[in-house]
Amino acid sequence: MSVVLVINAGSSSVKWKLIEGSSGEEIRGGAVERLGTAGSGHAEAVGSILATLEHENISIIGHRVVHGGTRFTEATLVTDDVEKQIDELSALAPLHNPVNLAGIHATRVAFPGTPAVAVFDTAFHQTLPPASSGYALPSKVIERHGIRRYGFHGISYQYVSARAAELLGRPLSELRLILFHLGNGASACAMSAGRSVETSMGMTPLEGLVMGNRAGDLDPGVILRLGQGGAGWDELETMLTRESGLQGLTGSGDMREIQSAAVTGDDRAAAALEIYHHRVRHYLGAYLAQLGGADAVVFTAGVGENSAATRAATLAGLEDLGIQIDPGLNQAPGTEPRVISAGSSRVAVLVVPTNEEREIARQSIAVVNR
Ligand SMILES: Nc1ncnc2c1ncn2[C@@H]1O[C@H](COP(=O)(O)OP(=O)(O)O)[C@@H](O)[C@H]1O
Ligand SMILES: CC(=O)OP(=O)(O)O
Ligand SMILES: [Mg+2]
Repeated sequence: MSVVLVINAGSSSVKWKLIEGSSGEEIRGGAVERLGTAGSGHAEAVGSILATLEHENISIIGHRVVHGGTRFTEATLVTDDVEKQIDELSALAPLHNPVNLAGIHATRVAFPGTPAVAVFDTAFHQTLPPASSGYALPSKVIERHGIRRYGFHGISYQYVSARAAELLGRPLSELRLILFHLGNGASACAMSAGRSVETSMGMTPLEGLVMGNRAGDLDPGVILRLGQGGAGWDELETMLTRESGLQGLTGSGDMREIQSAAVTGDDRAAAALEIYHHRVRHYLGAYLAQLGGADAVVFTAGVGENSAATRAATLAGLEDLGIQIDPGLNQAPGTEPRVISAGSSRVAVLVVPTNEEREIARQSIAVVNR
């Protein structure tokens, strides 16, 4: 029996699972959550996780790595050189690659003989057509700096789209899907025939939806204005990666806290939720147009899986577009993939719990067996 240890270090949590290789079933696992985004808690979290695994017979260790740049277009066996290159991409994902790397480093020290595999969030979006991955900057600047949209949350989209096709009972190759990964980081993805054709995160995980600590879409003129006003690069980076989004608007980046505050009459929390919902609807509309319609809209990750209120608010009033949720199905709690649309809805609406760890284990085994 081969056992895969998966370490998934996100911006606000470190999740881990021991997975039985042949079945993909979870043996045990856990999560250290609400770590905040200062980075320090992540290394300690990985250390405490590894301390409980000392006596396990682990054959492969799979790691989520957020930014793979142009260098890593598929899951890759970790070497010292690979670690170095992941480190070099940290400037493009300062909230993520350093904590991913901390996890990789700690496990390579604790389990020196065990192969470690890096599975990249960006790899799934290699299929973005140039019209979608391009930014309209001077071509010289684009070439010199390799400026393009990469897209993120690809591990999640790959897993969730496969489960969505199973639930719909149709091959992925026939489906047009609009997926929303709404976690601490949040993004949208349009898929056609199993390929990512649009996604809301860009060169870095800052673009797109409103997130726990990131603003998402922003007029670049705002940055120029703040720079002209004296803000330095480090200050701007901290503002954009840690102090914006729901955190910036309300003082908390945690959706559960904001929803509770809004219910008890906190106007700032209610206003922040309006912006958050508005932005999700903006991308839904855009992707319906880009795909020429959709077979299903799919919600996943912490907020997408658990918040019926978010799903109801973002899909309200879209009957003319063929999208209608069933309030009872939407409210019903569940941990399995499920349909929440009304029978009369032309577009299916699904909740599909993500399992990035299972996808990482699958890809890690494939790399080691290659
Ligand atoms: N029942 C719930 N209702 C609303 N939001 C929730 C619920 N459960 C979790 N969340 C939110 O999900 C977010 C974390 O998502 P998750 O996907 O776990 O994060 P990460 O990006 O760190 O992997 C937090 O904002 C949290 O408040
Ligand atoms: C890419 C990204 O934003 O990841 P997370 O949601 O884990 O922060
Ligand atoms: Mg996550």
